[in-house]
Amino acid sequence: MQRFIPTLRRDHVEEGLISVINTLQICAKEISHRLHQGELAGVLGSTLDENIQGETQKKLDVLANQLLKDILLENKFVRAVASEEEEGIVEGFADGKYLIAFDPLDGSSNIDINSMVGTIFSVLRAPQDGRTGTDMFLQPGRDQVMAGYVLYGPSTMLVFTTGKGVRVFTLDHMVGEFLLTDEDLEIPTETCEFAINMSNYRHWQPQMRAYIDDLLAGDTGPRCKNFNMRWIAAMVADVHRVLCRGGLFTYPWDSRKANKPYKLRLMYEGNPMAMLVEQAGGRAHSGEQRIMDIEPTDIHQRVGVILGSANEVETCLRYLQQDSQNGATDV
Ligand SMILES: O=P(O)(O)OC[C@H]1O[C@](O)(COP(=O)(O)O)[C@@H](O)[C@@H]1O
Ligand SMILES: [Mg+2]
Ligand SMILES: [Mg+2]
Repeated sequence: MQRFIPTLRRDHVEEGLISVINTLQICAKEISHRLHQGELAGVLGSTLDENIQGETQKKLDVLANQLLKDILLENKFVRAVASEEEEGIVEGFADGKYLIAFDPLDGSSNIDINSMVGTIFSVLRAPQDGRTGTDMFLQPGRDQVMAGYVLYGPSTMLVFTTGKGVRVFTLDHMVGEFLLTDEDLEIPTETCEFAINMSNYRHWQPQMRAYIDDLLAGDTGPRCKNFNMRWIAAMVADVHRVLCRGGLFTYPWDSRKANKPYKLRLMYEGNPMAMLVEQAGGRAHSGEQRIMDIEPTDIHQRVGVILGSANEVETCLRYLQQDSQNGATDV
């Protein structure tokens, strides 16, 4: 089985980017090791702090964030990093070529129940137009040069794209290396599976409720087929399932908090997952536009997410559009 550096060379990935991916896989092994030690390493539970998003930080959120920062910032190709857990960006080498945005630990609420979590990352080129600081990161997702995640599950998997398909590597703990286990993931265009946090049903827009109602009506409803539902409460694990066997994943607009209508973050979750999904032949939409075409205005901005099997995303968007004709949504 192939190691990841020969795979990247075969894909003609530039040397600087190979170096960044190599650094990311070192971080992944380190985080994976701590996670698998669990309570033995004293890494479970919460800290007394909140992150920039106003959410309670788990000890592992802090540890994973620190590890990624420390290790990435030693790589001379890294210009700066932005993290879900940090208020501002952290600068690296002034002549570094790449910017790395990451969600160090996705699915934090799963940590204490020994369930799946992951690390999500997105790599952009450092702009050469004089922009500095946070502004450097304000680039649309279509400009990502690499996106991926590490899934810490029964096995640890590294899944990424450099724009030439989606490659999957599995960590062989015996040799301590990630080995290529899937060359080219492809999402089936049709699906009978969806993922949404149903407990928010009453907070969604009526057109999203109508879409889900019709999925639930199964073969007795207008869709004329039965749908299954899955929700792991870690986007990284839900999207991994969608990449492996298709499905529709959504975290849509909801009215729970007037100043926070979306939950997922564009730079750390929306964009990298959108690039992976599109590279695997699926679609990724915010409900208003293609996620990767959004021009970001803030590194911590949030976004609606509807992604997965192309035909099902299309169907979901048609439901949202129905209301736009009445002036509510613009798809
Ligand atoms: O708790 P909920 O509302 O089901 O939300 C689960 C969602 O929250 C998230 O866990 C947020 O990620 P973090 O753990 O990085 O904050 C997503 O991964 C996931 O899709
Ligand atoms: Mg997350
Ligand atoms: Mg997180």
